[in-house]
Formats: sequence, structure tokens, C-alpha cells
Amino acid sequence: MKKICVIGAGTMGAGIAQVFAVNGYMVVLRDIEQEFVNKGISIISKNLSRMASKGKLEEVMIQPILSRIIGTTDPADAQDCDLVVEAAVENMKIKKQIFSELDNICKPSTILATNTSSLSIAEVATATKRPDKVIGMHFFNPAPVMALIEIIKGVATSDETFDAVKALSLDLGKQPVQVDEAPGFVVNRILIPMINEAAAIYAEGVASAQDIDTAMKLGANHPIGPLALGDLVGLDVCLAIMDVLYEEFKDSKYRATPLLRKYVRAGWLGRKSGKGFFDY
Ligand SMILES: CC(=O)CC(=O)SCCNC(=O)CCNC(=O)[C@H](O)C(C)(C)COP(=O)(O)OP(=O)(O)OC[C@H]1O[C@@H](n2cnc3c(N)ncnc32)[C@H](O)[C@@H]1OP(=O)(O)O
Ligand SMILES: NC(=O)C1=CN([C@@H]2O[C@H](COP(=O)(O)OP(=O)(O)OC[C@H]3O[C@@H](n4cnc5c(N)ncnc54)[C@H](O)[C@@H]3O)[C@@H](O)[C@H]2O)C=CC1
Repeated sequence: MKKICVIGAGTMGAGIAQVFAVNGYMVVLRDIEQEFVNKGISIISKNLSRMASKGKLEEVMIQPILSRIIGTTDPADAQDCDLVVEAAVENMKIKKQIFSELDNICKPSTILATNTSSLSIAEVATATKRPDKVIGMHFFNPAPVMALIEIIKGVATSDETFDAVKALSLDLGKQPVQVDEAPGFVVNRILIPMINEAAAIYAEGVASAQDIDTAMKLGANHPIGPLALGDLVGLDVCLAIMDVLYEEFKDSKYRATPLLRKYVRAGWLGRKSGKGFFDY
């Protein structure tokens, strides 16, 4: 595989595009508005400069890496890509629309992957005529830093598709883990309910947001507190995951804390909106 299309230039799409470009792949980075594409590319540029300032990347490499990323709003630019990684919003209806469009645009051999946090790969695949080539390729935030990729097979995903995505993940320097489709896969089924619980503790006035995060950093050796992590992930994404877990398991332990929904309704999404549990 040489040419990758990343759909969505947001929190994850920009990071995923960076990972591929740094590893020598050509990347088409597509979003629905040019300003979102531009913002994604500027975040990548800033990250590369930060890496260079820390001696993690030769300054002279920045331009060649950026030149491998083509920003676009035109869906047709995915046409000659060997793999698509979709990182648009965590909404099944929108993902199915995207996959149906990609199925008509991309060459028959193209693998269509989704970076979904929790949604059914099998259901996304029903929007295409190539369910054997639809797979979950789940990067973690921030994608340039986190080593894990959960590779999630839908019921119809072929072994050939799985093997190709596993080999690609290793080529990116990542550590793939095989997951058979289940709500929330592995990490999110454990991690996001923890964030939700931290929000509940905060809502009940048990401790301040800062102290909840300090407690978990000092008491559980987490690198970042659960509320700051929720702000990093995006409270909209956290809420979407909790709603999927609750919908799929019908178990009240996955009920989203009302405060989380209130913040999302207020547009308090965390880092990406400038305010969540903390101000940015
Ligand atoms: C929701 C889903 O579907 C799945 C998910 O992603 S769940 C969330 C999973 N992610 C996590 O749990 C993140 C846990 N947090 C951490 O690991 C760390 O807090 C962190 C890596 C995010 C930041 O680390 P930190 O030590 O607090 O800050 P900092 O020193 O600035 O960053 C450490 C390194 O990461 C890099 N970095 C930090 N944030 C970055 C970003 N957004 N993009 C790129 N690089 C970043 C820094 O440049 C630095 O790199 P070097 O070590 O090469 O210098
Ligand atoms: N935020 C996180 O920590 C993680 C999120 N994910 C998953 O990755 C996906 C993206 O999440 P984020 O990057 O956080 O979201 P985000 O909200 O930061 O970015 C989503 C981007 O998709 C774009 N978009 C929406 N509809 C589109 C379409 N039809 N075509 C192209 N682009 C479109 C939006 O304009 C936006 O720029 C979601 O499925 C999420 O669950 C996976 C791992 C971690």
C-alpha cells in the first residue's frame, strides 16, 4: 500500500495523517470544509516543528513530510488510494453515508477502514458492496504518540484484509491488537466508563475537577487525569461511546452521567472547543 486517504481532519484524522506521512506514505486528507482541512494540516505542521525542536525529527524533513499530505474537500480524491481510514464523527448514519460514497469511488482492491471508537464494523460494512474489505483500524489519541492500534474484524472482514492492516500497522511502528467486534472493543469499554465515573464524582461534589485528576495521577499513576483525558478525547466522543455501550448492553453501569450530556449540549467539548471540565 502506498497511498492512503484519511477522512476527517479533526482531532484524530490530523494525527493519523501525520503518522502515515512521517512513515513515507502519500496521504489525501479530506474534510467537508477547506478551513477544517487547513486547520488539520496546520496542527500537523506544529507537531512536526515541536518534534524537530526536541531533536526527534530533522528540521529538513518537515517540508518533505508535509508535501506528502494533500488536503481536499473532494470525495473523488480518494479514487486511487489503497486504503481509506475514516475518522469522521462518531455517528453511524454519517459513517454509512461516507462508506457508501467511498465504495462507489474507490478501486475494488481498496480497503475501507474506520477509526470508530465503538460502533459496529459489520453495520458500517452493510453500506458497501465490499464487506470483506471493511475493517476497524482504531488509533489512540494522540495518534502520533500512542503505540496501540486495535484492529477490529467485522463478521465479514476477510483474513486477507486483517493481515494487510496488521502488516501496515507494524510498518507504522505501531503495536496492533486483534479485537473481534464488540461494543467499545477493548480499551474504550474499560477507559471511557472510568471517565464517565470521574464526571459523576465531580457532579456529586465529592471533589474538585483538579483534585479528582490529581488523585488518579498520584493514586493510580495515570499520566493524565480522567477529566483532562475526557477533554483531550472530546466530551462529545466520550458521550457517544457511553451511549453506544448503554444501547448495546442495556446495563445501567454504562449510563452516561447527566453532567456529561449537559456539557456536550452546551458545546463544552474539551480541548477542541476551548472548554470542557477545564479551560483551554
Ligand atoms: C476515544 C478513543 O476511541 C480511544 C482513545 O484514544 S482513549 C485515549 C487514549 N489516550 C490516552 O489515554 C492518553 C494518556 N495521556 C498520555 O499518554 C499523555 O498525557 C500525553 C502523551 C497525551 C501527553 O504526555 P505528557 O507527558 O503529559 O505531555 P508532553 O510531554 O507534552 O507529551 C509527551 C510527548 O507526547 C507528544 N505529544 C503530546 N501531545 C501530543 C499531540 N496532541 N500530538 C502529537 N504529539 C503529542 C509531545 O510532543 C511529547 O513528545 P516527546 O516525548 O517526543 O517529547
Ligand atoms: N477523539 C479521540 O480521542 C478518538 C476518537 N476516535 C474516533 O475517531 C473519529 C473522529 O473523532 P475525532 O477526531 O475526535 O472527531 P472530531 O470532531 O475532532 O473530527 C471529526 C472531523 O470529521 C469531519 N467530518 C464530519 N463529517 C464528515 C464527512 N462526511 N466527510 C469528511 N469529514 C467529515 C468533521 O468536519 C471533523 O473535522 C470518531 O469516530 C471517534 O469516535 C478514535 C480514537 C480516539
